[in-house]
Amino acid sequence: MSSLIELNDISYGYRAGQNVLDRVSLSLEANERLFITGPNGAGKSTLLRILVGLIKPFGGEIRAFGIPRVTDKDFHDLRCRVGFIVQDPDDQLFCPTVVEDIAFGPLNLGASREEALAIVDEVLDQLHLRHLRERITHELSGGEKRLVSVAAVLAMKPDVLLLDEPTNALDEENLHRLEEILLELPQAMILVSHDPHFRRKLATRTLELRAGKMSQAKELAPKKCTASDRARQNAKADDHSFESL
Ligand SMILES: Nc1ncnc2c1ncn2[C@@H]1O[C@H](COP(=O)(O)OP(=O)(O)OP(=O)(O)O)[C@@H](O)[C@H]1O
Repeated sequence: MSSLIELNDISYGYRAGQNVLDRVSLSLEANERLFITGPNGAGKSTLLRILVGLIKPFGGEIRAFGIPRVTDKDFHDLRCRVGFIVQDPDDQLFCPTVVEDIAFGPLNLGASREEALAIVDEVLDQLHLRHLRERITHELSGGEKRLVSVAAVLAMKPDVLLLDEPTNALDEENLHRLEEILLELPQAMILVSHDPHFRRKLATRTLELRAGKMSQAKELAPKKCTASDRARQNAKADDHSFESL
């Protein structure tokens, strides 16, 4: 079976002659929580934005769920299955209230109003966030916005998650809650994080992006997948209908 996500020889730079990414490759398998680490400005967020089609690379190939992604439609389809939790929640939350923000994705994917509201309540319960349901989004604290942005992405029931610095602004209790939630989720995920404690707790594999090149990170031994991790992933994989696999 092919990888869920494959990036092959991706190159990109914002300024002529200065490539941030120089023929970077990676793959994400069905049972992985793959961490990408590396210094500030190394290009980690840029790589995630390229993966979902928000930036067009100079060269290289992107495949997702067995299909090469080239056209705008390819990336639109990809974004229906890959949930992207961006670094700044203010870039993700744009509705007046929390309930509207979380319902937006399911409604956009064709759910009825009743179905969307049922999904909202399901994810709010999953994240223990019911108390925020009717709050005005822009009045939330940074940590609350972060958790609501996670809820908004989970509401779209993605097959793969991308999380860019998801622990930013979280206090210890909410950090612990997020760790527990992510450990329970069946989805494969790519996480960008500078937090070594968070990485050690969740990572099944860690890559380092530095000076435009991707390599296996040395500082962490890969976390073994537990039997329950594998059982969840197998159950999830059975549910998928990867069109071309
Ligand atoms: N829109 C943009 N226009 C010009 N340069 C940009 C733009 N976005 C990012 N850059 C530059 O590209 C480089 C890579 O940025 P990126 O945000 O991908 O790095 P990062 O590894 O995610 O950093 P951090 O760990 O600080 O979040 C940086 O030097 C940044 O200044």
